[in-house]
Amino acid sequence: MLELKNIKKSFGGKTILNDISLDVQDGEIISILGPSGSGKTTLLNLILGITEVDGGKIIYNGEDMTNVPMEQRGFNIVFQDYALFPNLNAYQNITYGLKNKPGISSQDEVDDLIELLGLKEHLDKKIEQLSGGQKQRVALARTMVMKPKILLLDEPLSALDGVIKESIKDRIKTIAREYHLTTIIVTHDPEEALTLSDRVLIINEGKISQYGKPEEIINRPSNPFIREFILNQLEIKRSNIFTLFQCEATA
Ligand SMILES: Nc1ncnc2c1ncn2[C@@H]1O[C@H](COP(=O)(O)OP(=O)(O)OP(=O)(O)O)[C@@H](O)[C@H]1O
Repeated sequence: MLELKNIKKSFGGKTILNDISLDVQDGEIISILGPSGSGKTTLLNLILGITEVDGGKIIYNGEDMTNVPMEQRGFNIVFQDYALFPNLNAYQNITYGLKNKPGISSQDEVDDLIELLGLKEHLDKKIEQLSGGQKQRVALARTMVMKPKILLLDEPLSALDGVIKESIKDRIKTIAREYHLTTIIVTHDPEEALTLSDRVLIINEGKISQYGKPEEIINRPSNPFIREFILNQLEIKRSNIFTLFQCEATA
């Protein structure tokens, strides 16, 4: 279990995160949702260890990780832009990390992941020859072969369109379930958060606005911000589509 206790972070005297406390159970998929600039990526970076907390504690399975360097935490991230090596092919990208830590995944395990992520026919391709969804899957495989204790994903679906988005969403869910992998995802899209996660963490103005199961957030929004910001966005999406059909029908 991952526990955040009273996490605080400021940049240049401005409080970004103030007193964030929560737990994430093993194998859970959590989405961090909030407006632009609300500190979602900052929270992910604090968990990863790339950014230091100003106050509070990060505990993993009872062990205080707050001052443990990033490399020793054993958490791993897929960045928003995938950060793949353009001079290597897909397979070399996937297995890159194993050079320094051989044996962390067996050949069978690497093959299983490649199969699970549907990458078999793309292994020899250069990164520039891959579509956005394929790059995303290579980035996911590259992170997964290192067997992270926690998988962190920063806006994993934002660059993908409808059908591919749904397929990657399914793969993320399958991986989290099959590997019983704790997965924490940053997103600004309420629909994504509510359909992908076991629990959704909504942050606003540096604080936790609500942390709960999707059905709790939809049926029992705990404050006006959730109702107005999150649920309104979903409503607007629905009414945009509805209006579009109405216009087409009357045209
Ligand atoms: N290294 C940094 N130095 C100074 N300010 C920073 C730094 N990193 C983030 N910030 C500021 O902290 C705030 C939160 O940024 P963060 O990237 O965590 O927000 P976010 O919720 O992920 O936003 P978005 O949805 O737009 O990506 C922003 O105002 C940002 O400008």
